[in-house]
Amino acid sequence: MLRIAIPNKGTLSAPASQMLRDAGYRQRTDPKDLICRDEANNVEFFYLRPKDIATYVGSGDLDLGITGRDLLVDSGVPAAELLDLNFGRATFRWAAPAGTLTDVGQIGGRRIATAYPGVVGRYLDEHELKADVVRLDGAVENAVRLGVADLIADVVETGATLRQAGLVTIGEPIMKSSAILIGREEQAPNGAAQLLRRLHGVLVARNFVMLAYDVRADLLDQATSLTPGIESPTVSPLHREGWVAVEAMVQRSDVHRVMDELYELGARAILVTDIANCRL
Ligand SMILES: Nc1ncnc2c1ncn2[C@@H]1O[C@H](COP(=O)(O)OP(=O)(O)OP(=O)(O)O)[C@@H](O)[C@H]1O
Ligand SMILES: O=P(O)(O)OC[C@H]1O[C@H](OP(=O)(O)OP(=O)(O)O)[C@H](O)[C@@H]1O
Ligand SMILES: [Mg+2]
Repeated sequence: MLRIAIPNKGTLSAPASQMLRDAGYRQRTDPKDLICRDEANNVEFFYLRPKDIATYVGSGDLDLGITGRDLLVDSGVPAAELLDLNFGRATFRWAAPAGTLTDVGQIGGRRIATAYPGVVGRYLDEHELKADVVRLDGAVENAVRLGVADLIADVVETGATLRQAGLVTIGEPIMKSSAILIGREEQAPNGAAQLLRRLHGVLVARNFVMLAYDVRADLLDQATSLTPGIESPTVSPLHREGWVAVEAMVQRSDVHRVMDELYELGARAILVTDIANCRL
């Protein structure tokens, strides 16, 4: 049975469970449950603290896990990133009170508060900087005001928490993070390929829509250059002489522009449908 670690709480927990549900897996119904067996798919889910997930996967006690890229790096565990799951996007950044530090070069010798000492330590080593890392569990933005640090390194999503604390970011993000599927570097466990295919199917279904339209046959080349699809668009004859029906997958973020351009070209009966799931 494939054994998979997923976040039991926090930002990544609900979207991770939703993604697995969308991929056809059984998930816990009670948020307090710590294990859920999906007999039909031969998978067992273990609900764990996202910070601990890389440890379980790296040691081989669990086969796969869903965690944040920043948490994987922080753990220092040499597990492999198998798939970017495209949720839980955030940056990990330096921040200090406005008007104090302005450049990353100034962090050497300062006190840095963070809940991610692994990420900070790695950055300092790589840049040959020495600083005093103050390890906190959360609410790190308060650390400067309370006098325990000169700057912080923390997760920034909207930036609202930083603004509220009177902090401004310094320099470029230390890293960009999102939820990822992790596994061991050496060998893929039995059943992992199927899970990856299913999750990939969910990602594609979320990112693409199916676009169908009718167009005059002499405009087909121009129309299909707007909708090339992933492999190739499907073109079918229409009862109406000189017209064809086209179907193609289109990036969800692009679909309104593409529909406008198709209409301008003369395409009609332009219909968009969601893709529930797919295997490409
Ligand atoms: N707004 C956000 N706040 C915190 N973490 C976020 C946010 N957006 C994405 N993430 C990602 O979620 C992961 C952190 O999740 P974790 O559960 O450890 O903290 P949390 O969501 O802040 O929960 P809590 O602090 O209540 O335990 C990291 O990978 C982080 O990059
Ligand atoms: O950029 P924003 O959209 O404001 O989000 C980022 C903030 O949210 C998280 O805090 P959380 O609420 O999880 O509290 P914590 O510090 O106790 O983890 C994170 O640690 C930042 O503080
Ligand atoms: Mg938090």
